Amino acid sequence: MTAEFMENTPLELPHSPRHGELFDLLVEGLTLDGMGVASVSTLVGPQKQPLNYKFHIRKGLPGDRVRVQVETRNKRVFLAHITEYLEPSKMRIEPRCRHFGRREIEGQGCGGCTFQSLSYRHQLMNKERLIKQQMIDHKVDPGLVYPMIGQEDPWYYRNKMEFSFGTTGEREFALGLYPKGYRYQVLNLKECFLESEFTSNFLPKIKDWAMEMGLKPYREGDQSGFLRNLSIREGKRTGERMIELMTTHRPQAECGDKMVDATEIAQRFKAFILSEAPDDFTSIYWTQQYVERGERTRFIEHHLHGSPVLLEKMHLPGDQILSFEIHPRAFFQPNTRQAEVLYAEVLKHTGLLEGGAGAEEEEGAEKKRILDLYCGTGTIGLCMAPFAEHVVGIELQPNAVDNARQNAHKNGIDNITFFAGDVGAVLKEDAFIEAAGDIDLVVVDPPRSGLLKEAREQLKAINPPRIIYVSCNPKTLARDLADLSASGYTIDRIQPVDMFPHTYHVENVALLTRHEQA
Ligand SMILES: C[S@@+](CC[C@H](N)C(=O)[O-])C[C@H]1O[C@@H](n2cnc3c(N)ncnc32)[C@H](O)[C@@H]1O
Repeated sequence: MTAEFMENTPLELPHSPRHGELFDLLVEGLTLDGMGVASVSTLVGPQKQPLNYKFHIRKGLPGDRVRVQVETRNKRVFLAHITEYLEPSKMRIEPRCRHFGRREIEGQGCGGCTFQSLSYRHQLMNKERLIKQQMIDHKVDPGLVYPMIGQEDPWYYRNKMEFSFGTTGEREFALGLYPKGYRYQVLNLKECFLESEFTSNFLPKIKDWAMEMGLKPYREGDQSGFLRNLSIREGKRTGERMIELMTTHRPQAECGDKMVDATEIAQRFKAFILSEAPDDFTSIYWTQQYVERGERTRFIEHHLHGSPVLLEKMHLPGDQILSFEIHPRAFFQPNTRQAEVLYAEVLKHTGLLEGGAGAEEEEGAEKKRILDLYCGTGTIGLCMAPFAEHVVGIELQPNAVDNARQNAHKNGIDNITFFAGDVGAVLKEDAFIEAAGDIDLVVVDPPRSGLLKEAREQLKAINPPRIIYVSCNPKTLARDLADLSASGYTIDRIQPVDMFPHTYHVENVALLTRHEQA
């Protein structure tokens, strides 16, 4: 039996585990947010009271035998970190990036990719296990979970990265990412394998420019400093690139020993980008952030150079190539190549394309009327519209809806209508009911919280023959699938797609069909 399938041996303890105490444990699995888990049955105190404890172990991988130190306790769950590897897991590999590792070591502990020490094959295997466990916990058959579709080349996959200006633990100027769980220190990135070699090499140049200018990172504590974030977006299918410098809203900022107008600093930023990388950016922005306690953050964008939007394309089944104009604030799936795979999976299950699941039994069927709920900038609905009679999208963010309408126009798609508002509320509106007509298929892609009660009830009232549920959270997916299967739906399959290699995040596409009524 391999170590990862063995269990911890029961322990006799004089008292329940306390802060700072050391334990030798076997990591048996992972939590949904990527921490190692060890479950231990214990006999505690002179009465030998039987108690089961769980340890959540930072950076622990299934199969690791480790010495851990307890940090904190929440009921019977203890958070602990590894002090010694007694026998590392067979799944462990050397991480590619120098910033992986323990945050106590300078230059390590990046919160970007927590699974880099797991081989990619084992990442997929463990994510699949996590999904199956959620299904078991919610009494959904885990046999419905198909093998995860991994990414062909799981490096340099992101089309957007947002970096923070700040200071390191040694109070040095830094531009990079926060270590996991930290908001007040920034890890200075010298390399990053998530977006591109270009971004990885360009980031230190921006940091040097800011330091030479004598600019200061914004500090939450005394609200001093000017620089907040730097975002770089790349069109993976178009080669376009957008850079956005985000600062406070102050009209002037400290530049060394002088105060300089913010607009002047923005012009110098543009001049620097154009001299350092004259052909690499198709769009340059400076954005001021207004952050007030208790209020939604406001962004004032100043377009400095090139195109006001980033153009990205998606290659989809049915020989479709769709174009998307992405404004700095617009949401777009962060992994273009895997989003194509995810959307192809959705399309396959719609039965709209020849050879898709359900296509055979519906040969010669009328074109379908479809709902795209939580539609964001309309990408899923736009992929389906060319094969459907009509699509209606609903999305909470009015900006995203504006973008969705522009995207429809840009792609010459006129059989799609978008409504701005809360899904639960819009589904009851007369204007929506009239536009939607009889619905054949509903696609939902909610945020991590899943379908809220009202949306679930409205969905059941519509009672569509088929539902496709796209989810970024297996826990709420399992909850909602259990609820829908108790309300007349059969779960046909759950297809995991790895959208975020080297992180614990997982995406699933579930297909549900309404039972035939007797
Ligand atoms: C996971 S994203 C899906 C985006 C889109 N389907 C895509 O693939 O690009 C979830 C979307 O739901 C929207 N949203 C969140 N709560 C909502 C609600 N109550 N009603 C409507 N939309 C909501 C968010 O603004 C976000 O755009």
